[in-house]
Amino acid sequence: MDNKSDIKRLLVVSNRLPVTIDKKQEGYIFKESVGGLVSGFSAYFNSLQDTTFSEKDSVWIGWPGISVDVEDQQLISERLSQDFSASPVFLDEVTMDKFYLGFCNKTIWPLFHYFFSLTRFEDDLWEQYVAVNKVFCEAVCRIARPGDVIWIHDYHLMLLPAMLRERMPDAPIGFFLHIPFPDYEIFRQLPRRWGAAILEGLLGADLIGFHTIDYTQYFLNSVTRILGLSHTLGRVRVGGRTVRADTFPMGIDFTKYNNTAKQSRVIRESERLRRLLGDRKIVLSVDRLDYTKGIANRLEAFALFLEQHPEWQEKVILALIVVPSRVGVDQYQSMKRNIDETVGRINGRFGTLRWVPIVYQYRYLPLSPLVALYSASDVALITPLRDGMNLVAKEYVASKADKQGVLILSEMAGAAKELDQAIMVNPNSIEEIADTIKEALEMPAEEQQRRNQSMQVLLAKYDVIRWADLFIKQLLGIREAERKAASKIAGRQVRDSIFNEYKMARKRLILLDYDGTLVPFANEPLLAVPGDCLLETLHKLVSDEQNDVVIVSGRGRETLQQWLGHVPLYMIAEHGAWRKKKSDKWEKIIHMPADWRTQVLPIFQFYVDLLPGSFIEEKDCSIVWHYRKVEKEIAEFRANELKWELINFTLHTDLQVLEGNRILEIRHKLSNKGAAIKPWLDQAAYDFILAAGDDKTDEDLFAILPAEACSIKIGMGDTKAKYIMHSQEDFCGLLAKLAGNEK
Ligand SMILES: O=P(O)(O)OC[C@H]1O[C@H](O[C@H]2O[C@H](CO)[C@@H](O)[C@H](O)[C@H]2O)[C@H](O)[C@@H](O)[C@@H]1O
Ligand SMILES: O=c1ccn([C@@H]2O[C@H](COP(=O)(O)OP(=O)(O)O)[C@@H](O)[C@H]2O)c(=O)[nH]1
Ligand SMILES: [Mg+2]
Repeated sequence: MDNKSDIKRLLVVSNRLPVTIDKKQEGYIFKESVGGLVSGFSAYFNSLQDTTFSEKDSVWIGWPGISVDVEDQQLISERLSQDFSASPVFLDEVTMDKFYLGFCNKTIWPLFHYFFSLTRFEDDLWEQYVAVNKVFCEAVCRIARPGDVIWIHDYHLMLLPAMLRERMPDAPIGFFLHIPFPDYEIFRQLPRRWGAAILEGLLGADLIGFHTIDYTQYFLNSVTRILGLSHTLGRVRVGGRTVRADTFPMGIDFTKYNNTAKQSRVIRESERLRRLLGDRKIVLSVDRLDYTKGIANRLEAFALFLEQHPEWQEKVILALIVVPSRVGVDQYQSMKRNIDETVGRINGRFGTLRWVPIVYQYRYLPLSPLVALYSASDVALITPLRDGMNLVAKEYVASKADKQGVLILSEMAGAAKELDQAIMVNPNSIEEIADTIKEALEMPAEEQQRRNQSMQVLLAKYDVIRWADLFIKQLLGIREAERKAASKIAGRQVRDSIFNEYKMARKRLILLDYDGTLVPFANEPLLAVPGDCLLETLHKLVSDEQNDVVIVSGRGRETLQQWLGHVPLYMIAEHGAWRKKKSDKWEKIIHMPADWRTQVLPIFQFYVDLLPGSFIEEKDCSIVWHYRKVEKEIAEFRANELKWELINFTLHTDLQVLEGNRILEIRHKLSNKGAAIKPWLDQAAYDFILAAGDDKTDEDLFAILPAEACSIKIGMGDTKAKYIMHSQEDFCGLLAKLAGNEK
């Protein structure tokens, strides 16, 4: 990385560049790449000058589609850079065989699309996946400079975010997965070592995007089940950072498709096509050749439709466009043979001298002919067995300038979540597809118009530019929040200045939470006993007459008394329900409503029975349900249920539900650490105030402190405290230093 500037550039990283190189006798030729990622994202990349990115020289880093002889690489790089703002990652054939044709398309692709039986689990493929991700990491590091925003795309590069994070801790890194993220039961089929590495790899990003809410949830679920990390509102804390997983359904360049359809030469081409096909109804099918696309079922369904509805014979044509893809993978080759045979069989069976039922092309169509075909077709039959999104479905609707045409769409495509006016179909049912073909062909014109109108409004609004802008905006927002949080971290300078202020002060107030602040969390509450070192520190602090030290805890008074009673401290127990001044007696501040315990306890008890491993802690003025020993995913589900039950129960009472670190607690609504320490603050006698805590309840305390007070939150997350310290040990180190108890 050089230090040239801090201007924002976008570095797009994907396996495939938007251009693919082909070597012909006459030399290298550059063609547009195939597939939704490129066709969708290029529109955004090409418009970058007008967006968040102030500089034009954004770069797309990726593989150019073939292995290039070493002596030609320089030339190719220059051409790609000048004409396409692209920077190639050169990979030899053997590597690509194991990486792209191998782990990417024989392991991840089939598994993530629920084709378990096609999935290969081979160590050497995995090793090559790791190796190529490293090659990409080097390629990005060579180009990246401070200020760059890095956006990585798709399943080929799932390890890359973490690799880059190690090299560029502060860089904004986004990741978008264009294919489905499968359910945990499927994902866990990957050997644990690979699965964990993939999840950790992805978590190197600041923002991880998916096409649908389901994919996002499945990812978070796997993160919890496999890595043991919990999530709140899509956020995961990992390695001192907050990573966010969120849903961004990819849009298309609506205006491009809609305007192209209105061009006179495209209209002419569309009319020519209709005439050529004998003015028959046209059912269109367009996809890359891929077993996920459900082409075989679609053909069988078309045959069944013709068989069941002979009145439609000679009146309808299936235009089948199959785009060559991944020809090096066996399944793709055998599938091609299969399609050829099926098309031949159906045409042979139903065809007449005047009519070929299926017009089949095995090739890629550029934009204009494709839009002409979209526009000419009466029905689009899009029935993938699984598809991350499926942009063809959106493009078909966008290309309907006259709003005539019916979209039949598989409910297994990500696009089905948005295109709710399509005729939805289960792609596994040949009968169902056959029925919907009839329904589509017979749909009244007004209904077609109404449905397309509604979908076009949505597609025009959530186009690809908006999709990318939202993603980038959110990515930068996360970075900014991280930067703010990092600026609160109490480093050496802050610690030194706290120390100096402490030394210079005449009268000091020190407010200390107990669990998570003075001692680490233990599995059982009664195991969190204070150690000798902590007790020495506290003794030294209280022996200084200039200090008032208050333990402000949620613990019950008996426990505090037993553990700390011999130290002349002020103590607050149960978040303020009880108070004790040095060697005085405990004083009850809060009075609980009659019968509260007999009413609340059975609710908690019920959940202890429901969730083995969870347990109840009873205090004088509160009851706590702990679930820290139970597997997170299951525990959090129950915790949520219990929370709502308790909220309901407490609605018209003086009780309150409190969510803490893997606990739910019922307490009096007046118990609060802020109110509890108010008597000390009212004295206004202090010229140094230090407060420390780790949990939500400590925020009440931070909130009430005067501006000049020094407040420290232990651990990350949103806080009203002035500073953050990473660990409880760090904080105890500072406290020991103040007390003069450094070891
Ligand atoms: O690069 P290839 O191996 O030739 O494959 C082409 C692309 O196919 C996949 O596209 C996906 O992205 C689309 C846009 O988000 C989405 O609509 C579709 O459902 C996905 O399958 C693949 O994800 C790309 O990486 C490939 O380049
Ligand atoms: O002959 C063709 C067939 C398809 N496409 C484009 O290829 C993309 C396919 O994306 P989709 O999301 O439907 O599926 P993927 O191939 O990415 O799985 C779409 O943008 C199509 O416009 C094309 O340009 N020419
Ligand atoms: Mg605490």
